[in-house]
Amino acid sequence: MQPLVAIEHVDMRYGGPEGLLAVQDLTLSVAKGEFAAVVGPSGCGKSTLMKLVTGLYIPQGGSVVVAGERVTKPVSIVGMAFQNPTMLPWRTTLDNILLPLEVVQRHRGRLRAHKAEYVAKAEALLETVGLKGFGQKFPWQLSGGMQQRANLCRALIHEPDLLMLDEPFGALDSFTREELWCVIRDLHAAQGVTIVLVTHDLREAVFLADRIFVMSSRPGRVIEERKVPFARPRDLELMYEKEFNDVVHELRGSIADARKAA
Ligand SMILES: Nc1ncnc2c1ncn2[C@@H]1O[C@H](COP(=O)(O)OP(=O)(O)OP(=O)(O)O)[C@@H](O)[C@H]1O
Repeated sequence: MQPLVAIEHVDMRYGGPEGLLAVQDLTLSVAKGEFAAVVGPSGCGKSTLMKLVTGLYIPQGGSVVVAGERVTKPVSIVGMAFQNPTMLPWRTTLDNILLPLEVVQRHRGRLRAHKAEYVAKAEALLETVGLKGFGQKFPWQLSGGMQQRANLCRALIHEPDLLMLDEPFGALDSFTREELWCVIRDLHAAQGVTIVLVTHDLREAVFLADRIFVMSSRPGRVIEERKVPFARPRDLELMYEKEFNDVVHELRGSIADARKAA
């Protein structure tokens, strides 16, 4: 089967030919419907990888192919969520969620013609993430965890085939984070969306992902690829089992080695 994301021998340098080499010979692929996680030492190029896949940066070497097409400009089949929800404070939560549809040319006409349908869809998404009835609140009336839930709705409103998550739960307390892991787990199971998650949190990666890519220190490349052996659906209780912690421990060792090798 053709992968949804294929990164092959990618080199990405910032700031011209003599600039900083962020990733080098980066190669990885993600199958359709798969949940992939990317972990690695700080500054190894994880966010760069996200920007390459979404077409925000075009590499100087190698190729990035998403859904069979070489990436040469921002990719519209992708939904993105970053660490900081960046909701517009003067718009209600619902209007923030609808924002991508106003911005992306392809959706704009449809939004105007079928507004009620999209509002219903946004409300259904809010319900899925446990925010039923909060659409008319402004972002500043929501807690950090609630804003991040709304942020996920915004990333999903245009029904992307691919969801790119860059440290989306980093700023949250551990209970809220675990709640949101379950939200993401359920969204992935229900919608069959392909997900790439960049995270510092190894437990998060092992709990959520089918496959984990470990990156080297900068210039980043994949030094280990690990299939997560636990059956789905996964319960939070899994994190208290020895096998789970063994995988986390081994990954931690790989990253420590990568840092030492730097
Ligand atoms: N726009 C840019 N211009 C110049 N250098 C950049 C730019 N973006 C990132 N870098 C550099 O490229 C390297 C990789 O950065 P990137 O943000 O991809 O790493 P990361 O693995 O996501 O880091 P962290 O884990 O700390 O979030 C870093 O050394 C960073 O300073």
